[in-house]
Amino acid sequence: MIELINIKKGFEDREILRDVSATMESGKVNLIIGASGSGKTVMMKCMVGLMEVDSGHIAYDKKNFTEMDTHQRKELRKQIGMLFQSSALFDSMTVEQNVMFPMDMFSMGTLKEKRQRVMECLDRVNLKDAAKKLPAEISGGMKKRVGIARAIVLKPKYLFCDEPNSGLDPQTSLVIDQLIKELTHENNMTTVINTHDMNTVMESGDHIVYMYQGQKQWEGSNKDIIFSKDQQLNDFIFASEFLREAKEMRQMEIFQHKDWRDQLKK
Ligand SMILES: Nc1ncnc2c1ncn2[C@@H]1O[C@H](COP(=O)(O)OP(=O)(O)OP(=O)(O)O)[C@@H](O)[C@H]1O
Repeated sequence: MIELINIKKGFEDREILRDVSATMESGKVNLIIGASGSGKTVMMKCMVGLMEVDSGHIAYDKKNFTEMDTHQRKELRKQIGMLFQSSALFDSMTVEQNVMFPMDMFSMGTLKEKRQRVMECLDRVNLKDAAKKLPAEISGGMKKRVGIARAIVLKPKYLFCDEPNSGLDPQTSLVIDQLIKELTHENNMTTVINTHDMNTVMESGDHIVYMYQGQKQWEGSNKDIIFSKDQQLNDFIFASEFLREAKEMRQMEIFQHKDWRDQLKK
């Protein structure tokens, strides 16, 4: 679990994050959503320590990250996996070498042990056959899967993903979403995703934080979104006539199914 407690962050005289408190729950896919410029990336950078908060604090499983010294932060970072928007693979390294990189950096185990773990991860993302290929020889979706394998190779407790679906077609996006969701649940990770993808919101949003002009406007699950009366959230999520109709149909479906109604009460 990652908690943000009364976070404030600004640049010069501009306030970007305005007293944000939110919880990223463990074993869940936590999404940060909101319009461009609402402060999602700044919030994520504060969470991983790429930016310092002006006030408030961030806690990882009740440990105050904001007050940790460099050594403590370095130790915590070993438990953090990151998937970058561009996949950020090293062009001159093979798929296998890219995935091994974090293990080499933290010099974990013998070469044989490292290779075994890398192959386990490549197998998990269905890329064992591509181990010897270079990034230039594989598709964008495959690169994302290499990025996921690299992000999980050290068995992180926390996984951060910045726009994991950017540049991918809808079907490949679904595969990536499903993979991240499965890995999160299998390994009980606290996964935090910054996304604009409404499909991800509806399919993977175990827990969603909606940012509006630097403030947390709403927090809940993808099921709660269907019944939310928050005007700003509704305008953002169900922006088109098509999506508004889809929402009404889903609401009717839920009302008609006892199982769904019961789930909603949980
Ligand atoms: N290093 C910085 N210095 C000054 N201003 C910054 C800096 N980083 C971000 N900002 C400003 O903070 C605001 C929020 O930016 P942020 O990148 O968090 O938005 P976002 O919600 O992630 O947007 P998008 O969805 O477009 O990525 C923007 O107005 C941006 O210009």
